[in-house]
Amino acid sequence: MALLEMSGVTAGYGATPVLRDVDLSVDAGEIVGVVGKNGVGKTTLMRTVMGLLDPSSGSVRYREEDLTDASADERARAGIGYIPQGRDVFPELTVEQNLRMGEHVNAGADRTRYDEIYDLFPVLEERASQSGGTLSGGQQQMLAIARALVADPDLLLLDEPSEGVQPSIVDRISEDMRTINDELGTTILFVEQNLGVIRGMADRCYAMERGEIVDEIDGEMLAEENAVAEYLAV
Ligand SMILES: Nc1ncnc2c1ncn2[C@@H]1O[C@H](COP(=O)(O)OP(=O)(O)OP(=O)(O)O)[C@@H](O)[C@H]1O
Repeated sequence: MALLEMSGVTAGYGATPVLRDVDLSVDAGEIVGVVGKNGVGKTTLMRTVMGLLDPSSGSVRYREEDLTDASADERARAGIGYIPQGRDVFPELTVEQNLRMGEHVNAGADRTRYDEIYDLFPVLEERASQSGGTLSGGQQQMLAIARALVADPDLLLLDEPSEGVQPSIVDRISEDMRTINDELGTTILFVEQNLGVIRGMADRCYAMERGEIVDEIDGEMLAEENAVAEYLAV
């Protein structure tokens, strides 16, 4: 059964559509990537799934329920978590205060939830009282992921997690997301341009060009570097 299903979605800013007739589905437990060059509409796709942008046609269904007209807040409460590109960590707030922001969706978040998160990302516990802005790019990405996990989402939307992260620790992101998927059972839909992260993380991918899904790349094809690289090359 599909957890998330987009059918015929067209959406954009003003009169010109950015996404055109997008069909996409993600099953519970999967890690699905969306790949494509700069400006093809990947962020627009994520914003549309989260309800930050209204489609002009088509539908977004989650757990077989039509959420096309639901607000972002309603979608968050239905179990969708969103980590935007650039992460939106509050630089002046401490790591712990940043994490607590995740509680507006999950007022019931208790100590166990934080223990689970600190087990996954021990560095966040070590730096709990440090301000978010003092963390490295990779640690800020962990913080943004952890903040989304406080709300206990079933589906995580992750926009270019490798951006602004040092190459030496980019691989950690794929490993962490795989662990979250395995241990917490979280389904993940992510967009990325880093070939290593895509191949290290995704079970399968959709490729986008000019706002359209132009290809589906299954697990076997992902093993072939060129199958993905052709959608990323300049
Ligand atoms: N707020 C906005 N208003 C108008 N046009 C926008 C807005 N945001 C994005 N666009 C346009 O929509 C198109 C798709 O942008 P989008 O950010 O979704 O692409 P992307 O694939 O995520 O790119 P990148 O990898 O650079 O983030 C681009 O042509 C962009 O200029």
